[in-house]
Amino acid sequence: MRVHRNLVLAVIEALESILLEDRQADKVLQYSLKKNKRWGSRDRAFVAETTYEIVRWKRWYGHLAQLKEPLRKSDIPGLVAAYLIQKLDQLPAWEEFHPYRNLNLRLNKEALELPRTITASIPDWLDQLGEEELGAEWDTELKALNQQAPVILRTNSLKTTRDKLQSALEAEGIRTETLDDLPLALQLEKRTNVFRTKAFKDGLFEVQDASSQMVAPFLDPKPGMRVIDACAGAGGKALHLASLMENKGQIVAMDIYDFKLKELKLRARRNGIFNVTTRLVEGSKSVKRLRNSADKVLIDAPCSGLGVLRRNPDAKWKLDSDFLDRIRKTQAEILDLYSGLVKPGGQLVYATCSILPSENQLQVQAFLKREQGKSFKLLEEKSISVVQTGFDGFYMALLENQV
Ligand SMILES: C[S@@+](CC[C@H](N)C(=O)[O-])C[C@H]1O[C@@H](n2cnc3c(N)ncnc32)[C@H](O)[C@@H]1O
Repeated sequence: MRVHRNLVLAVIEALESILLEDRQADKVLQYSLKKNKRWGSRDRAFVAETTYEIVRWKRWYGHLAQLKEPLRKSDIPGLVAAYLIQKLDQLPAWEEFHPYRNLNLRLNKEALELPRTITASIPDWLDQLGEEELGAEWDTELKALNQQAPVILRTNSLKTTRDKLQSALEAEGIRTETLDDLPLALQLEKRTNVFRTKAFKDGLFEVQDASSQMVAPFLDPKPGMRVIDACAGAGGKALHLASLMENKGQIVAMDIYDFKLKELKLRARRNGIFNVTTRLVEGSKSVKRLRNSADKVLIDAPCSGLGVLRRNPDAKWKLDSDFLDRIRKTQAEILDLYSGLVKPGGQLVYATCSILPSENQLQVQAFLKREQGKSFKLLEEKSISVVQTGFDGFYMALLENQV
């Protein structure tokens, strides 16, 4: 495969934004691909996949290119040089790569005795934390979290069936496979931009990982119920709740960011959903007004995102232990506040896309001991391991208000 200079320069530019200016990888790539409309689908795939792979393996490539942290702008081509040698076995004779020509970038990490922080490309503090919280499991989870995640779709059952969607996509040249135990899911055989398809524009599906597709059924909402999605964001789970409720009853989607709720409304319209109303949270008063009003409450809590590192590998370089402390405190506050919205006899699901017990089961256990949690009983818990399932790491707990 011949490497094109303009594409490699685009990768370098994207990496500068992600690694040095702290921008989010998906947003940076979206911008870069939009700016370069003339690139074909192979070029787009090259830029996106190369950028993600280098972000994922930053520490390993940095080690090969003998770079020192914190990285500077002049170091970024070193990461790219190491990637090109390791993955494509070539290093074009361009000036950006001159400083790296005489380094041995061909080393094989399996054959070297290096610390896991380098071979698994992870910051020291995070590796230590993972080991403390997960013990021996951390090693294998970490390896699995360094793989590329499959693209999984959720059929919008308000508009079509999975079989019909599969045929509609096939007619557009996209082949998919069904997944056991997930009645609405289809996995792409080959990574491709599904947002351009007619099926997507017609609202026949959403892109949603398999683990994430397990959350709304875990809450088990029924048509006609009043359901509150407390941390709705742009609505991944709210849309699924609506389809399980057959568009009947009411879903109140709440979030502290208006731009996310606006996106949710657009997605709801495309999905043909009429039973979702959005409510911007501007303080605890507006939440407390809804006390004891919901049959079911979903708390899809903000978290470290460690379970979804396959999709967002930049998160490992952006997280720090202060952020984790703050997010655990926010999770506890959110549990205390939004649990008050569950009617007597009603149910609550607390979910995260983290694999750390301190954000998951320990958070739920602490809640059950606090005043706000006293009337709740834990009915069921699910921890989804990336190693065991091949899906994103997730946690969900089902609680009932037995007041
Ligand atoms: C994990 S994300 C939700 C993802 C979303 N449920 C989905 O399926 O696409 C967590 C969300 O919680 C929101 N959030 C953070 N603090 C909040 C609070 N105090 N009340 C409500 N939402 C909050 C964040 O803005 C973020 O959108």
